Amino acid sequence: MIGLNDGCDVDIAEGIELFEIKNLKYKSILNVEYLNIPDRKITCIVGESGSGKTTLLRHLNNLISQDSGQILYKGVDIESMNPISLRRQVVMAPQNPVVFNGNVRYNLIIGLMFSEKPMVNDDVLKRWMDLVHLNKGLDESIDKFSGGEKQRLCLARILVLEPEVLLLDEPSSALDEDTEYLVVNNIVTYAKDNGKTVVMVTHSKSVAQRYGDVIITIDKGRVSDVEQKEGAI
Ligand SMILES: Nc1ncnc2c1ncn2[C@@H]1O[C@H](COP(=O)(O)OP(=O)(O)OP(=O)(O)O)[C@@H](O)[C@H]1O
Repeated sequence: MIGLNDGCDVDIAEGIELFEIKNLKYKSILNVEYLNIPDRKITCIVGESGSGKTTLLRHLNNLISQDSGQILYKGVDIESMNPISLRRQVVMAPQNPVVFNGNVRYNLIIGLMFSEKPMVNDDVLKRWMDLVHLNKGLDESIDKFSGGEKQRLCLARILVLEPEVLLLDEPSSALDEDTEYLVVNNIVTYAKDNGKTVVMVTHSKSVAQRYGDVIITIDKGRVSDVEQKEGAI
C-alpha cells in the first residue's frame, strides 16, 4: 500500500533540497552531520575508493538503512515511506550492471513490467538506446555484450522508467573517455530538460567539474567539501 507520506504529490521549488541528511551514521563507514541534495540539479559525489560514496547513494533509496540519524525526501523521513513507492521515484543504477537472460528488449522493459507504468513501444525503447549510444537491435541476445554495452543497457533500463531521481553509481566506469562524455552529456541534458534530479558517483573529477551543479567530496565516510557552482542553485 502506498502511504500518505510517499512524497508523490509533493512539489518543491527547483534547487530546494530534495534530500536532507541529518546526523547519519552507518557502521564505521558513514558519518554525515548534514548534507542536502537539491531538486532538479546534477549532484556529483567524488572521493577516494572506499570512502563511502556507494554506501551514501544506497541510503538515498533505502537500500541500506542508517544506524542512526535521518534522511528526508521532500521533507518526509524515508524510513516512514513505503520502500516500493520510494524506489519508484528514486531509482539506482548500480556500479556493476545487472543483466537478465534474454534479448535487449526484455532487458529494457523488465523494470516497467514490475512498475505501475504503461508499457512502451519499440520506437520509444530505441530512443532510450540512442540516448546511451547503444547501437544494438532489440531482438539481439545480450550474451556477448561487452561490459560497457551492459552498462549502457542498464542505464537505458533505468531511463525507460523515467523516475524523478536517478542515482547513478559510476555510470561510465566501463566506457572509453569519448563514449563516457557522450553518454553522461546525454543523460545530463535529458535530466535538465525534463526536471529530473541526478545524483552521480563518479571517479572522474573532470566529469564532476563539467556536469555537477554541486560536487560533494566524501573522505573516510565524512563530507569533506561541498562545492556549489556559481548560479547553479
Ligand atoms: N555491507 C558492508 N559491510 C561492511 N563493510 C562494507 C559494506 N559495504 C561496504 N563496506 C565497506 O565500506 C567502505 C565504503 O564502501 P563504498 O563501496 O561505499 O565505497 P566507495 O567510495 O563507493 O568505493 P569505490 O570508489 O571503490 O566504489 C569500504 O571500505 C567497503 O569495504
